[in-house]
Order: sequence, then structure tokens, then C-alpha cells
Amino acid sequence: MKIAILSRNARLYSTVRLVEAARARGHSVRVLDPLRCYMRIAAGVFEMHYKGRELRGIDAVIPRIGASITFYGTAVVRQFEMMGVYTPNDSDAILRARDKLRTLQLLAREGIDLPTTVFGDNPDDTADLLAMLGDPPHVIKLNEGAQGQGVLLAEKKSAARGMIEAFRSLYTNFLVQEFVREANGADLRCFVIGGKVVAAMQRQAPEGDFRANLHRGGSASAVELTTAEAETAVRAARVMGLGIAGVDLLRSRRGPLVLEVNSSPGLEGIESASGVDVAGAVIDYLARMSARSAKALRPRNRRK
Ligand SMILES: Nc1ncnc2c1ncn2[C@@H]1O[C@H](COP(=O)(O)OP(=O)(O)OP(=O)(O)O)[C@@H](O)[C@H]1O
Ligand SMILES: [Mg+2]
Ligand SMILES: [Mg+2]
Repeated sequence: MKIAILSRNARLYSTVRLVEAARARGHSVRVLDPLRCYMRIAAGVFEMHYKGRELRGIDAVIPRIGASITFYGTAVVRQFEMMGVYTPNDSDAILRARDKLRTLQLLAREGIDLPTTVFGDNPDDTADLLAMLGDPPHVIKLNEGAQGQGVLLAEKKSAARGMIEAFRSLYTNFLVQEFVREANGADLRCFVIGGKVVAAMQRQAPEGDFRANLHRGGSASAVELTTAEAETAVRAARVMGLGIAGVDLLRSRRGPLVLEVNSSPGLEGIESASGVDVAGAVIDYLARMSARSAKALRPRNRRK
């Protein structure tokens, strides 16, 4: 199989591990910087070019699209889809997951539990918006933030109002949520591949913080998920339409709550905390699925 990994940096741990795992399984693999992929679109014709050459014969892509290049990155993934290249996460699913509010709306529709969330535009509605959530503390977070950046805790109503005013003055979208205190600064990252949790870790925020992200100094450890937690993670990935997903859960008094679903989850923390060869599992899944989709696309099987 010929695999392309869409990643801005070939030296990142996740990218290196995926390349290794693909080579170890006898696949040909290359890393493409999505921002160097350029495309030609004409009636019924989809071409992808890279550093002066047309790309041909790629069977599958692994999109690792960072939050700062969502628009361009998903356009590249979509072009590959149009060319009939298999991707475990399609461009629409990546866009869905990038938007935390949209994610929560889609999950809530399916009855998946999450921290109660409010969203509003007009300053005149702020007091009522906060009242809809109940007493502080409240969590205020950027709709498209990542790595814990732009996730704030407001202990008092006045702090919440101040943070909301600050975000509004920056014309950025944000959510306000109930603070799940009993999570005690820990969250669960569940790595879901093809409808199964293949690895999980618990992340603990450093002293004095409530955000468990490893990029914010959190520490990771192995964790045994309950059946309810594993099922919730698998359902969340399925609702989002993601073949590969990093589902973040909080342990709460009323059961697992989904915080968000990540479409390009990192491998470093989870492989070392769980001891699982997650990169290998990604490549095995890709090989299975791309063979299946190639079969479905064979001309005799194609729908007229
Ligand atoms: N409502 C909440 N109650 C308690 N803790 C929360 C809440 N929301 C977020 N947190 C904490 O803050 C962290 C970051 O939040 P979240 O996962 O929503 O943001 P992110 O920046 O997209 O993270 P990632 O890097 O995983 O993509 C969570 O992992 C969790 O530890
Ligand atoms: Mg995230
Ligand atoms: Mg998260």
C-alpha cells in the first residue's frame, strides 16, 4: 500500500511513529506537508501536485491537520477524497470535530452526556446566559482552541463576566460550561480506532491548574476504562464520523462526560502511558479499510 501522511513536520513523534509502523509492515510511505500540496480542479478531474510533481497512485492518506491550518488542510484532504484516496477521517468529519460547539450539539442529540454548555452572542444576554448554567465556577473556552490554550476557570460570576467581555472584544467564539469539580483536574484520553478503544490514558493537571493537557504540564498514566467510558468514547467517535479519534472524557458523579473529540490525536503521551503500539494499530486499520474501499470502488461494483 502507498500511504501519505499529511503532516507539517516529519520530525514530530506522531509522524515518525506512523512512518516507522508503515515501513515495518512493508508499506511505502511518505510525509507530505499539507501546505505544499496544491491542486487542480476541473470538470470530473482532480489532481494533486507536490513540489513540482503530480501525486499519483496513493492508496490512503493519514491527515494530521493542526488547528491553525484547518481551512487549507481540509481542502487538501477533500481533494484526496475526490481522487478516490482512502482517508480514515474525511474532511467533513475533521471540520465537525474542530468546532467544539457543533461537536457538543451533535453528541447531545444522540443523548451522549457532556458538561452543560451555553453559548450566546449579545452582551445584554450574558447575565441570563450565566444564570442558565447555575452557580460558578464556570469554564470558559475558545471554540477552536487546542492543547488547553484558551480554557479558563471563572471562580466567581464577576470573573466570568470579565472573561466573556474580553473574549467578545477579540471577536472570537467561545463556550461557557459548568465546571466539573469532581474530575479533580484529571481527564481521560481515549484513542478510538475503527469503533474500538485501542488505548487510554488518564491525564492529571499539575498542581494549581485544572487543565489536564500534557502541553500544559499535565502528567499521563495508564488507566482502565469502565465499560460505560469505553462505550461513550466509541459512540462519540461514531457520531462524529471519525475512524480515528481522541475522545476526551471527564469522570463525573453522573458518569462519563465528553469534552471534545479530536481528529488528529497525538501518539506520544498515549503510547508511553499505555504501552500500546498505537501507530501500528492505525496502520493496520488503514490497510484493512483501504482494501475494503478499493474493492467497493472497482468499476464493476460502482453504482450506475
Ligand atoms: N467543563 C470542564 N470542567 C472541568 N475541567 C474541564 C472542563 N473543560 C475542560 N476541562 C479541563 O481542561 C482541559 C482542556 O479542555 P478541552 O479538552 O476542552 O480543550 P482542548 O484545548 O481542545 O484540549 P486538547 O489539547 O485535548 O485538544 C481538559 O482536558 C480538562 O482537563
Ligand atoms: Mg481539542
Ligand atoms: Mg482536550
